[in-house]
Amino acid sequence: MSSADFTSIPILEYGLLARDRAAFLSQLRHALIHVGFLYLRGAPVDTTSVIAQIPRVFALPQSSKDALSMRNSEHFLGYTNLGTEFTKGALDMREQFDFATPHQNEWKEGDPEYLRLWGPAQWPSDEELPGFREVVEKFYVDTDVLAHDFTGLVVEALGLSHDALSDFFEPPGHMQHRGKIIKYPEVKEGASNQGVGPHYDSGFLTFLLQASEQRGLQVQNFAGKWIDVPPLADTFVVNIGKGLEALTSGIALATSHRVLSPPPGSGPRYSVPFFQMIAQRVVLGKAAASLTFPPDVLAERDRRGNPTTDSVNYTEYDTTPAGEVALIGRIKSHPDVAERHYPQLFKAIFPQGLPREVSAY
Ligand SMILES: O=C(O)CCC(=O)C(=O)O
Ligand SMILES: [Fe+2]
Repeated sequence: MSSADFTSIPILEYGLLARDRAAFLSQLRHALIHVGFLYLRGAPVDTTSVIAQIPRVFALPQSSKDALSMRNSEHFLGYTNLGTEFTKGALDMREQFDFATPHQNEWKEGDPEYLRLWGPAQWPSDEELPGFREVVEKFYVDTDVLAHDFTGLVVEALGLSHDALSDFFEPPGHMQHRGKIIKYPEVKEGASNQGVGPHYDSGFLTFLLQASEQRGLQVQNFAGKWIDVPPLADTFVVNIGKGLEALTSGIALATSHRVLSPPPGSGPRYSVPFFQMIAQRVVLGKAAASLTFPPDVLAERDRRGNPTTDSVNYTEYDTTPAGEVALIGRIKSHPDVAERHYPQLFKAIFPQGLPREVSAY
């Protein structure tokens, strides 16, 4: 199959790694360069417990969810109701909580403002939702370990040493990764079915748990065709963000994707993406120059070329620290939060005041 027309997403068996490391790395290399998405089946993370928690948090009374509003948080962590997020000018239909791995904010006067972005999440209380926080935080810790190990495999598959990227992460305990818990309600008769519009993920690697049986996730191939990524038992969907693409000089591909809302009568779709981040002060475009990839990997990238997609392009990583790219992205997605907590940046980005429409990505 040529790279220009993938019609399904490769499935990598985690167990193959122990049995035949070279075969696993070769499949991984293909997925990274030619698809930008893969299923990882059988990873050592308990997903059942977290999946059971998801409907509970959305079933909280609206007043309890509103009390956790993202507007309270300079870290852009918290609850966002339906109908407030747009991608490429069209309304997304999803209700979501942005949570994150545990982190104490380390920003102090005089530091770059983007260092304020990492900090504690807002959790429902244990009285209101017993066990929820413990289960979700445990899931994040386990997924962080998986993501960290997997990053080593990614660079190995691209011909670098296993720890080639370790300088681009903060020491343990000083990194923060983010996660969303999302509900896509079924579409109303005659309404738009945009759950979330076409976009790239901005970070490093995304590990997505599809937490219900509904389909809806699609990725765009080189020919511009949308390919279904149905839920498969015991898998994460792993995809590459623009940050990792920039750091690998475009070898690992960030692929455009979207979610269609479930059809009427089929019930809501739930998903749990985990977004792996990179150290905030790193300028990825510059850092890329310090990594020397083998000629055969570069040649494979060049033969592949670049797809044209429906997503917005990123070039900011060439010159801007990763944390600043992330902060600007958050400000554009949630200007009401930014107006409260980052008034100067808000004014610079939205000189006319709050826009009628904002972009989720
Ligand atoms: O809900 C999904 O399946 C994907 C969500 C997504 O692409 C995102 O939040 O970046
Ligand atoms: Fe995404």
